Amino acid sequence: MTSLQFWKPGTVGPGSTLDRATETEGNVIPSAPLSSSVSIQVARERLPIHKHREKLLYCIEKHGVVIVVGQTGCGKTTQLPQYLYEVGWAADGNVIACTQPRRVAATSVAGRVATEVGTILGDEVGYTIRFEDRHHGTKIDEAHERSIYTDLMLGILKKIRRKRPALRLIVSSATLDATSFLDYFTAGNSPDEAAIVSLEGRMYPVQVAYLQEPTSDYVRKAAEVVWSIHLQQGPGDILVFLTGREEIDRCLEELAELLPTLPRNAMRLTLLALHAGLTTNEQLRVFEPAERGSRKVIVATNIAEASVTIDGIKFVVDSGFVKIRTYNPSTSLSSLATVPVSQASATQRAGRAGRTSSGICYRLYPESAMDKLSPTTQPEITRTDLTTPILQLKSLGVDDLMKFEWVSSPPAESVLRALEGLVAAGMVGEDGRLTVVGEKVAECPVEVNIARMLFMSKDYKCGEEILTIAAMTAVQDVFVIPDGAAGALAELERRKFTAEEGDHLTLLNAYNAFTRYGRAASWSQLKKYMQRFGLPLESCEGDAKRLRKCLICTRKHNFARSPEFRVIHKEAAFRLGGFHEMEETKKTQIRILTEIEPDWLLEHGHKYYDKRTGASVSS
Ligand SMILES: Nc1ncnc2c1ncn2[C@@H]1O[C@H](COP(=O)(O)OP(=O)(O)OP(=O)(O)O)[C@@H](O)[C@H]1O
Repeated sequence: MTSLQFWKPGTVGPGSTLDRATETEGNVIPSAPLSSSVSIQVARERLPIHKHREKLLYCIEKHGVVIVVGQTGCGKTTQLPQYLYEVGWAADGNVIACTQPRRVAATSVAGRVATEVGTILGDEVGYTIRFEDRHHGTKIDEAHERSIYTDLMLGILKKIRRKRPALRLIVSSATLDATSFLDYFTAGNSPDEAAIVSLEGRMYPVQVAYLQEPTSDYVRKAAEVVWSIHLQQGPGDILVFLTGREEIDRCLEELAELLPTLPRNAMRLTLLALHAGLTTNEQLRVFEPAERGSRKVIVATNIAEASVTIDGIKFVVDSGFVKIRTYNPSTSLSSLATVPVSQASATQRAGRAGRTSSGICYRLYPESAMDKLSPTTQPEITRTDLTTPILQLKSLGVDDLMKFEWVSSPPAESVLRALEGLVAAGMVGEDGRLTVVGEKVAECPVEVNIARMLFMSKDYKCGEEILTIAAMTAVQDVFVIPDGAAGALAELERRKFTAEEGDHLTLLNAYNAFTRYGRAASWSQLKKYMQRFGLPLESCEGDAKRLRKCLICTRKHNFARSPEFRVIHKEAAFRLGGFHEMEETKKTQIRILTEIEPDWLLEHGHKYYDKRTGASVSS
């Protein structure tokens, strides 16, 4: 592994001053790390937002809209709702509702606020995300929103405030363009309608380091940086930002391959993925503390970028890229593009460190590239298909789109294209209002075309199949086709499902096969990994190196208990030369192989390790 050359701005050489120099923004609160012995109340009072409590409450009383700008981690998300609750804004049946654009933030922040309030999640503090509702008698509510809907919601709330002046709206961020929001809310209203409150102070310092030279492969570089942090730096977990699931898997595989080379006395590494393709429970695993003697590495997409606190994160590795959806209204086609992040995103990512102790953010690009990044990310509403959002607006009674006050106006062509599509599909009538079908479709939490397909399937008597297809299109790629030789094999596997009629029926075939094999997650997951490493599932053949890689991956993805996995275990033990040899060389494999039944090991002439007594047993 080559040594990594990072350059701290303002220093004479790369790397050397990283431990001393800090990029301080605002006031740094030089307090000791919050240990569990420090009471929650004391911890809350130490947050930078605390000394602004009275000012904030005064402004909220006086102005309809308050725009709060404060450094990442200063306490906006977790404290503001509690301040409101404490002074009685949730009395008389009122609700304090907070929106978060991501599930993982909504659920984890709700959990944290419930702990701080001293209540069970779902009582005073709860959350609602799609398909999951945990609030009964809730006073403080976290609701999941997508960022295009954040824009729509602000427009609607501005409208509602004119009818319900008692309603209060707080918009908060570390990287928001506060004056443009102020202008938006005061336009057409009294100048007192909105006010900006700036909170100075940040929780702990975060140093920022840049690569000296640009890298051509940021995924590999990310793995290298993680590895050198692990070998060279003291304790603290690591959060890596990449753009999507495939990159995350590749980075984790590169790290998994390095694990056997860890020195005997080194701290272990726990590898975790975090992306939108995981279930809520799988996502929440990243919040569990690492085992004793182990450092947690979380490789994530930008879903971990804002509002999230993962206790223990000291190091952030930022690839500098993000995958965004763009829409071309001329062709009505959407596509995903990997683009450089904005400066605001880079700040948010760095802000994931420095929350429960000081931190370091390693940006995988030279400092000179930072100035070329655009200051903020283009709002989603300006680059997305508006069919579903416009249908939603109409279902909320906003019929005249020309009069709607957009926070950022979408391109006229996108609005026109969406309206044309809705009229052609019979969801919007000539008068611009929703038809009966339109109303039904607007009730469905899926895209317009999918909802329409679902309703029509009844007439064609294919409801069940269409339901499956609708569900399959809602998840990310179900087929994983890697590069290289393993990819050719994976492609052959995929073709077993291919239908002449097109991708939708191919997805239906894949789902039906999954059902036939008992709907075991292990069937599809295992198949995926066997394919990735060029190993046919049926025979478990393959050379030792590929088998070993596959084993590490299967272990990482936690489906070690499936029957197929046991077959592979046995096969692996046999092909990799047995337990004894593994004990000499690879720690990771030892842990994997201890799950094999002792009888089988003895039968095949291997020793086995008795977990209870710690002794090796041979036949
Ligand atoms: N789950 C948690 N475990 C430990 N500490 C936490 C947790 N959640 C929040 N904190 C503490 O509370 C502080 C404030 O977090 P909060 O999310 O309210 O900040 P914020 O100002 O909203 O940040 P951002 O702008 O990044 O969303 C964190 O810096 C951290 O010290």
